[in-house]
Parts: sequence; C-alpha cells; structure tokens
Amino acid sequence: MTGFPADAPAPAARPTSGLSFTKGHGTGNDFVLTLDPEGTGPADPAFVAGLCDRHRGIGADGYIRAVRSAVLPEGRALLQTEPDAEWFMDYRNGDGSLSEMCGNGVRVFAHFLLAKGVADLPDGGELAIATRAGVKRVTRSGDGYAVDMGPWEFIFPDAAVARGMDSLVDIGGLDVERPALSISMGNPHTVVALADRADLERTELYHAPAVQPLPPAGTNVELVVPADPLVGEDGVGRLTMRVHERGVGETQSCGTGACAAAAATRYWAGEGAPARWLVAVPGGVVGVTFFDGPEGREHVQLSGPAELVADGMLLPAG
Ligand SMILES: N[C@@H](CCC[C@H](N)C(=O)O)C(=O)O
Repeated sequence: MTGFPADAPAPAARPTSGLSFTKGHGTGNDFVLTLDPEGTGPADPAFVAGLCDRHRGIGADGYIRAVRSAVLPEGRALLQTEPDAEWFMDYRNGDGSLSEMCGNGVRVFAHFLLAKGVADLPDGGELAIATRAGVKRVTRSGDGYAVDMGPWEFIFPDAAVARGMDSLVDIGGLDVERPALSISMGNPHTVVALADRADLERTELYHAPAVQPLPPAGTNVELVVPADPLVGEDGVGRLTMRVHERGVGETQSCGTGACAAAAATRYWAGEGAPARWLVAVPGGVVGVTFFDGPEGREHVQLSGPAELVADGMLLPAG
C-alpha cells in the first residue's frame, strides 16, 4: 500500500478567464468571495470544489458570490417584501453543494460589501442581505457584526417536545451512540451534548457522524460541552463546541451551528435559562442572543468578527 491513488486526481476546474477574488474568514471559518453583480461568474459544483481545494485551489470551507438580488429568481422573490435587500449571498459549501444559510458567512459577506464600496452600514444602521433562508439584517456590534438570523425551529418537533431528543448519533472515537436534538437555523443541525472536554477532544470528526434518523436534507453535527456552571455570574451561558459541517468536514467554526447549539442547550436547561450565550469554537468565540422577534416568534442573533485577509486573481485554465 503506497498511499497513492490508482488514478491521478482530476485537475481542479478553473475559469476560462481570470477571476478576482477575496479571501476572508469569521473565527476561522474561511471563504473565497467574488463580486459578481450580474451573476454571470462560475458557480458550478466542480468549479467550487476546485476553488475550495486546499491543495490545488485557493482553499476554503465555502464559496460566496455577491450577486444583485434582482438578477436571481430567489432574490427577486425576496425583493417583493424587502426591497432594501440589494445583494444576495450566494453561498456554496466547499464540496460545491448549496446550503440555505451560513452564519459566519453573512458577517464576512457584509464586511466584503463594505470593503468593496458597494454597500453602506452607518453606526446604528442595518444592512439587509438576501439569502436562501430569507433576508438577514446585519448591524455593527462590539465584536464585529451582529446578524438577526430569524427564528430557530425543531426539525422533528414531536420527538423533540416529547423527549428533548430526536435522534442517535454515532461519532468516531466515542464508544456508544449519543442522543441528539435536530434544529433548523434555515439550514439543518444536529446537536449532541458531551459530558466533558476529554470526550470532546477524543472525538474523531474526519468522517461525518452517522445520524439516525437523518434530517431530510442531511445535517451539520455540533458536539457541545456545557460549561460548569452553565451560567456565569454575569448571567451569560457558556458552551464549547466542535462541528462537522455538511458539505465541508470539520471546520474551525460554524455560526448557524453555534446558534443551534445554544438553542438546544437552552431548551435542555429549561425555565430560567439565559438569553445570552458565548460559544467557544476552535477558531474563537461567537455570541448568541435570543430575543422576541417582530412577528412574535423567538429570534436568534449571532455576533462575532469578520476579517478579509487577501485579494487575488484566480488564473484561467491552461
Ligand atoms: N459555516 C456555516 C454553515 C455553512 C453551511 C453548512 N455547511 C450547511 O451545509 O448547512 C455557518 O457559519 O453557519
């Protein structure tokens, strides 16, 4: 066994002409971003997978195109009710698959639009971003940007309400399956609580944990260790989290995952659990706050940093 594949890997797909890009991240969850107002740039799965390949491409957890909402059917539908959502965050996972939503991505996307000079976000103002999970409103916060991610929901409500758990997850490195709760943040998540940091560290996330029953569109899996005590003297709940992302693998951070992890832990904690949470991930810390939304449902706000680290040019094939 040499470790070499029988066939050489296919070359990464490349554009037919040069493509300007920006590299950015939010708590280590990294993205390649392009400004593509007319939506004419490449976005097919083979191109995205090649671009995000860490050895043959730029390397990233995901690809984000900034496209004017008016040129995409899903963007035009959102403009009917929220006409200020001029830009659509066209997010794709590193394997080229689509996801409905990316929480760290929204902050980095807002930062990118401001850096490119195509959007404004005055102090006290908000920037509306169209996504496949609806319009998200971004404001400035002490730690970078805060995003109203909208309401969270159970994916299997009957089981969740009856038992507080709805599935079993088989995780590499742990000897027995663990119970879990599946939560939608627009995209699907399955949250597993582990007893302690030793369990979290011995977990092997190179392979996707097996979830039974699996949410219909697959799932992202969050492993969380609640702090002890769960709530500090400041009234803030704290968690440590690792994540295996659908379409990516283990990442340094997942914003929607942090929201789902806080929502599940808060649900398990019951009456009196705090509204404000800090979630520590391998790439940093994000804030999650629950509040009453305008339509009477509970919303989740995600906050954290966004950084742009490079501008570059992807060379054409050949
Ligand atoms: N890292 C993102 C989530 C990206 C999408 C996810 N992999 C999925 O397929 O749903 C975040 O910060 O939320």
